[in-house]
Amino acid sequence: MIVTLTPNPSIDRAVFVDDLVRGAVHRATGSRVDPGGKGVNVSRALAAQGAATTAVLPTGGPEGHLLQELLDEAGVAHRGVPVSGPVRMNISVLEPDGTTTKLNEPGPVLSDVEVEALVATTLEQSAGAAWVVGCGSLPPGAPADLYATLVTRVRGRGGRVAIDSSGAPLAAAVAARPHLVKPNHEELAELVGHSLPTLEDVRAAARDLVTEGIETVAVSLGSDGALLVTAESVIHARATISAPLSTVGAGDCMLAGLLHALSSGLPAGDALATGVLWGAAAVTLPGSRVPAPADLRGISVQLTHDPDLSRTLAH
Ligand SMILES: Nc1ncnc2c1ncn2[C@@H]1O[C@H](COP(=O)(O)OP(=O)(O)OP(=O)(O)O)[C@@H](O)[C@H]1O
Ligand SMILES: O=P(O)(O)OC[C@@]1(O)O[C@H](CO)[C@@H](O)[C@@H]1O
Repeated sequence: MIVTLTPNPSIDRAVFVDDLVRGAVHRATGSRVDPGGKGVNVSRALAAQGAATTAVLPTGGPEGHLLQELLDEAGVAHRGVPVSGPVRMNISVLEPDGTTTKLNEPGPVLSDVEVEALVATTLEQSAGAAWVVGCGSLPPGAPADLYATLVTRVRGRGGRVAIDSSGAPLAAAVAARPHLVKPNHEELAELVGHSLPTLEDVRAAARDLVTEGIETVAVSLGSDGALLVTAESVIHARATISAPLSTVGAGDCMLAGLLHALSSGLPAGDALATGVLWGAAAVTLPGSRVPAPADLRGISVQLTHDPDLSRTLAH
């Protein structure tokens, strides 16, 4: 069982246009709505592969009701925490070549009581869980140490905890020593305060975090795959996709695959390959749709325990 906490979930509306022009009126060629927010997506990806998961999230306003209905339809177990402000709606504008423009709302202001209810509900759900995962941005009003608090409290109960966030909440969480973090390239660069043009730069930054007490640092690198660093190993995996459709949620699917494989007892390399497979499959799907087992077929992953660290990264 993997329990996810998404303090700032969303309704994700994807709108398809032929060519996005700033300031112009566009006639969309289609649209879709998905339940969203990074932890929600991790739970959706797990549930789509038949893995046990519960998503904990605030459920304010009519949008909060819709989000719960969408999760019910997708067969994702969830525990909603009532809050006074409405869940946000995030828009993705998708062009035929896969270019994605994203507009994320800030989300509702949460009170201290609502924040505590979210963390307490996550801990209630996490008895016996293989992993507790805190994911995404924090809504206005939530303290920057929300994930750090989660890490400390899960660790205090002997549980395993992973964090996927950015900026100040990620920095605070890192200081509390989660078992695993999954920054993307930009988030890791922001965390360490300098750019990371090569795989060696990423390895060095990730190894510093391992030295600080984080067991596993998995850095997602978009079309360059992902690098997993522990005290013992540096492993790279990558999958080539011929027709990328939407990258929204790919990192969440990557994290879901990685944690699912680790909790199934697979070694780090196989777990990374599973994560990269789930992430790459997500990129072949519209909006933030998560891959079903059939979507994983036909994608091959190149895994190496001895990566070419001089390689310059695509972004
Ligand atoms: N163009 C691509 N081709 C192949 N695989 C990709 C591509 N883009 C992403 N992936 C896969 O998806 C994973 C996650 O991608 P990325 O690093 O963009 O995550 P992210 O920035 O955290 O995404 P998000 O925040 O939208 O969930 C990568 O590790 C890789 O496996
Ligand atoms: O604003 P945040 O919390 O950083 O990201 C939210 C979000 O962009 O992340 C998911 C994709 O990873 C989407 O479902 C959602 O809209």
